[in-house]
Amino acid sequence: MTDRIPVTVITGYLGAGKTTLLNRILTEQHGRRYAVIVNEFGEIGIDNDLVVGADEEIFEMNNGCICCTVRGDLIRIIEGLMRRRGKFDAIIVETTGLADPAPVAQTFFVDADVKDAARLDAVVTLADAKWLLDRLKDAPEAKNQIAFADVIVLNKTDLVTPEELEEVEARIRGVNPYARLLRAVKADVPLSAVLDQNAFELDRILEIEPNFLVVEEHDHDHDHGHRHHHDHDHECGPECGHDHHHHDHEDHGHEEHSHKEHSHALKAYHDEDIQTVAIEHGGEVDPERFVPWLNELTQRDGPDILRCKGIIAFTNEPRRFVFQGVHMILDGDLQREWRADEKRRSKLVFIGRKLKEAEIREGFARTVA
Ligand SMILES: Nc1nc2c(ncn2[C@@H]2O[C@H](COP(=O)(O)OP(=O)(O)OP(=O)(O)O)[C@@H](O)[C@H]2O)c(=O)[nH]1
Repeated sequence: MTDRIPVTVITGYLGAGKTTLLNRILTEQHGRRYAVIVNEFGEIGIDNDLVVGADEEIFEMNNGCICCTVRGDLIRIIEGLMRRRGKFDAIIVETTGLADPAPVAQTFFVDADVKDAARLDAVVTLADAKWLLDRLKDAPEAKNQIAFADVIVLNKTDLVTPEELEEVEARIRGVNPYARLLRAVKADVPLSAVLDQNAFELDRILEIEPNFLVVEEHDHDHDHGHRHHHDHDHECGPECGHDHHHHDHEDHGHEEHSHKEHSHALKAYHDEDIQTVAIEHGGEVDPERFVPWLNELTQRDGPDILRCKGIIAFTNEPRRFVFQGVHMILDGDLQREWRADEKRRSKLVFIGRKLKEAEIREGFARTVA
């Protein structure tokens, strides 16, 4: 399974910086060969000078990237790419700014041949620091794009004040507490923080403390933003099981810094339309019950489940079961073994609209071994 080609879906509202990011990927010397699929809507900013044989549907960039424009059917394009397997290591798809990214992401799992060959690596959402707050109010697509994301690039931070930046980050967290959040100017994120995310982002599930959304004090603004002044450590005693050191500084220059570091008075919001259900369980899970439950849940409530993902500890299984889904399309497999220094804990996250939280929790509880 691991040799399936990773697919990165780049999404984001009109003008957020998708093409800017794509241009960086296409021009940077990164030693990887990407097949890039862009749709022809809106302004495609790929500089024609960079393109060899630009009138072809599939063309090659000077850093080895293969580029195609979706003029026809996405499946047909992907099938064309699959015939060129071996010529590239990964696929990047840029979606149009107005589109719901789900159908694009799903395309990679519905067609049997494509599914065998490709896996969704991450949904990367570009967000415009200046305009996102407005779009969250008036554009459901913009909110969906945030909710879907595994990685959010908060771009155009040069156009806002530090206070505005904190506000927009808090709003993003209200919609999607689990995505990796990177600040950027002209999409200047390290590509390693955006591409080839699979293992990394899944390992990171639940690492961001959902507790920072705990509501302490209401202010009654029109969209019920809840804000509070939060000292990140004050709720937890010495018995606390939380890991307070999630800062992942590794190689990520623009990594979102800890709440402590860049904010002493962190605002927290619960978004009204989008909910997150996060479940963590310390014991074993019975695969015979878990897999059918997850399938049924996503088949039935798929339209409302924008995104789900999880790492599961199955009984008598040394490997971690890792799954993710977009609406009713699910993808899961047994991956690496649990390490000796690692607790066998199952973690699941569902992000969506009108989620039936109690039912999801009860359903999961019945799969516990
Ligand atoms: N000030 C500022 N401008 C930026 C930044 N990033 C991109 N831009 C500009 O914003 C405009 C839109 O950027 P694009 O990359 O084309 O955005 P897009 O998401 O591809 O836009 P659509 O294709 O219309 O959906 C361009 O003029 C960019 O040069 C940034 O960080 N700061």
